[in-house]
Amino acid sequence: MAEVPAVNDAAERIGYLTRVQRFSACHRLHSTILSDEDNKKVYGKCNNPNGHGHNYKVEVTVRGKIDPITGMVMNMVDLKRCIETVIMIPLDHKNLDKDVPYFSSIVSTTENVAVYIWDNMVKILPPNLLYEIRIHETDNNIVVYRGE
Ligand SMILES: Nc1nc2c(c(=O)[nH]1)N=C([C@H](O)[C@H](O)COP(=O)(O)OP(=O)(O)OP(=O)(O)O)CN2
Ligand SMILES: [Zn+2]
Repeated sequence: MAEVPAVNDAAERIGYLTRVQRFSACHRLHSTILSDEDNKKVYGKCNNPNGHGHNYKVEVTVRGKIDPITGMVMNMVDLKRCIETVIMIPLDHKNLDKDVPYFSSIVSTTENVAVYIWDNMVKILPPNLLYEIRIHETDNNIVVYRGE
């Protein structure tokens, strides 16, 4: 009878691991560099002074070697903890522009929210693991950022 291997074969296998996280926040698209008139022109209804809200869905993907012993790229439990730190604590149920210091001078477009999440996630994940931040701002508006 053939022997059952204790680990996966020796070849390096690369896996992509994604965890989905939802959060709710409000914001206003408004650039401190533009005049009020230009802000209105550029951002339209999204420049409404009292803001508007979104139920964001974020997909955080890591890419790496599937460890032949653990069978994991990284432990989902650890990824979940990083997401709690970087997304849920600072952003959930917040006014992005007023509650998150980063967005006091940087306009809170979904592109910039993705950059914010990327920059903070790379600080706490193991090196070279983060692959992609994908944010669904609405069902129809999706932004992808890969750290470029
Ligand atoms: N490049 C970007 N453009 C816009 C962003 C953004 O983050 N990056 N954001 C907005 C607004 O935040 C706005 O809330 C989105 O509005 P809208 O497209 O109207 O949203 P819906 O998907 O709900 O609208 P539908 O008309 O139902 O598709 C605007 N632009
Ligand atoms: Zn919006």
